[in-house]
Amino acid sequence: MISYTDTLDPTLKDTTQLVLKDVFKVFPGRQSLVDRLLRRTSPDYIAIAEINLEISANTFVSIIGPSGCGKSTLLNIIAGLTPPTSGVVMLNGTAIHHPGPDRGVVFQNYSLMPWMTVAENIRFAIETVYPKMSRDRQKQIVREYIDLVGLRGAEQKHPHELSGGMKQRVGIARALAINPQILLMDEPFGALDALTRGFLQDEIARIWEQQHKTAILITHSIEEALLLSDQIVMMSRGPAAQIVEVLDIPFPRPRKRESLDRYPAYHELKAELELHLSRETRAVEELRV
Ligand SMILES: Nc1ncnc2c1ncn2[C@@H]1O[C@H](COP(=O)(O)OP(=O)(O)OP(=O)(O)O)[C@@H](O)[C@H]1O
Repeated sequence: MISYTDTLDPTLKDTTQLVLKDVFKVFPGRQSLVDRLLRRTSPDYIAIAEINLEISANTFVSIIGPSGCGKSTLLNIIAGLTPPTSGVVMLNGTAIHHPGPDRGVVFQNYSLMPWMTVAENIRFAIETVYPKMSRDRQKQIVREYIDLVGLRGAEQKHPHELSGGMKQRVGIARALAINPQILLMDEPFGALDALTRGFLQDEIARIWEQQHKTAILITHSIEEALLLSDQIVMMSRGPAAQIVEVLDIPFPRPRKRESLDRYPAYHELKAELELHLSRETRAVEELRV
């Protein structure tokens, strides 16, 4: 285990909010009783290696990389859901060891409580984080975030009565309603059809314009990353996936998907990302055959 201190590097910029320093994640090989009895061993798997990244406050960062390279692993480490094997993640100078209300997470599979209504799902999150908050204030926040994500009228519906897009609106409202410093989104639109995905991308762009929270988005979509991000983190294939490059996305905001491709840089960045993804994915496929 690499040791680390719980103090920040003095060379960091004032605006740096999140720091990942020499982060590794190794998943241990199988160690079940049956495996041991049969003397079967499987080697440890180094998912991500030597990840170093600094994210400034109020920036929108997307992480892109070939399937299985370790994007979710990285996001789970930032969320505090998975511990790194070594290295450190620091938020505002404090090491992250557990999940916390300073990070709101949006999952691809929504993770809503099926027996609760839309309003109850959101209120439950607020109540958990702020147990001393008055009921009236909690209800007021629920209303605010239901309005923010365009779910007015659906407050009393249960998740099974909602479309995928509506469920993800609840997921976004729930993550934002606890007023986190960072919004973490793991392929939030991955399960949605193309049209709904486009609507929700526009919603995220609109909400981000209003709230300007630091956001980290995992996506397989180059267009989505270019539409939403200030920076795109490009990861290499695993095992031992690393950050290859961080691209700055210079387009002015607010952005409109219809007009982004009028910028010459859009095509250059898109081509660079496409080349990276196809090269890494081809290498993964070649290893499989
Ligand atoms: N709990 C675990 N135990 C063992 N291996 C794991 C575990 N979780 C993830 N892995 C492996 O670590 C690697 C990275 O997985 P991860 O889900 O982070 O990748 P990803 O880039 O998010 O994938 P995708 O793009 O397909 O969603 C994969 O090879 C995966 O099989």
